[in-house]
Amino acid sequence: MKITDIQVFEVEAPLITPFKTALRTVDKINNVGVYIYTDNGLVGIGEAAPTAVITGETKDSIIHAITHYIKPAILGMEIEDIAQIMERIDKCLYKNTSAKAAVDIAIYDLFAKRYNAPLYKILGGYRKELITDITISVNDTNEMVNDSLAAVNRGFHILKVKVGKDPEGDIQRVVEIRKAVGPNVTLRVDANQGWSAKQAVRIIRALEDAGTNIELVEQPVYYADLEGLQYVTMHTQTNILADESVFSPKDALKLIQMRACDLINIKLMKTGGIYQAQKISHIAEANGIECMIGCMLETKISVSAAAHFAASQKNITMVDLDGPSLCLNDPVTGGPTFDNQWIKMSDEPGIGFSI
Ligand SMILES: C[C@H](N)C(=O)N[C@@H](CCC(=O)O)C(=O)O
Ligand SMILES: [Mg+2]
Repeated sequence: MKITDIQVFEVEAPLITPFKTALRTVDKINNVGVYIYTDNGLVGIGEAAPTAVITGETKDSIIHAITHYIKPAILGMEIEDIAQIMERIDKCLYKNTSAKAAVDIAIYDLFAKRYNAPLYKILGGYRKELITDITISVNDTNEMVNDSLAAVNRGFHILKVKVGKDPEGDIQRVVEIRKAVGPNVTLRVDANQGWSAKQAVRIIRALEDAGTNIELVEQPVYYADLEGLQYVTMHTQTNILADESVFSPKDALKLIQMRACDLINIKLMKTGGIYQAQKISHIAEANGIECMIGCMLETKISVSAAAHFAASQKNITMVDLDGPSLCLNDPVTGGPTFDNQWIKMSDEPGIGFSI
């Protein structure tokens, strides 16, 4: 089954409320979709999210990378030769991981369709259901408490609380959220690089002393400050999850060897897709490090691919695939169902969309 054409298209989805982290504020998803066409009529679909502050990519850079580098590198190749396709995608240009992810996802969609099986089964088929958290954007304490209560009322039992924009107020934010939601809601805290290593240790210890029972703290320090991340991991009891510090399998191996984190967040937009994501999951599993599957501001298209990947991996024990729950509507129909915290895999071939 040969690749005959690759086309990009615009993916737009309004958000229910603005998404705010220590790194950025976004009102609307404006992503790049990819269709890959084949000589037997099957079409694969993928999506890239331009997250300039994390991957360095913009919408224009993604379109350029796909059209002028990735497409010429793989046009005419056989979908069955997936490892060779992935090698060409990896080598045709440096970084540009979201552009690569969009194409990788569409290739995997086709690969699973070629064998008439749902993608998660082709990848390993470990489970059929996932439970995702939902993000609470960073705002003033009252607004975050109200948003947390609203999320719990919507049916979410795991909240990912964004902090790191105003370190001095972050202890109060988390303490008040814990008081409001009670002890049975799981709280994850994501600083998106907003603290220094010493600030992080002080804040996390204060949260421990206040009995907030935080499941994990995600990316407390600047992505390149690996020694800082190691310092925080060694000087706190709470599990530290590396996010922006880990893009590649090599990054994961380095942090594991340094003992700089307890957990790793895998996102297809950072790894360049499922092929490299599998390697990180396996390296981490072999070293006793559990992984989260995460997403950027992505719609149901690429988040569904991430769900298939997560469902296939025993070592993915935490799920942050709330993209579709943050959107007012989905750009595609079919595929896994996203019903508040529940993500349920469908048994349609590939990712499962009606294209
Ligand atoms: C959307 C998801 N819950 C999330 O928080 N992802 C990122 C930030 C993504 C972005 O800025 O688009 C994270 O830091 O985990
Ligand atoms: Mg994060």
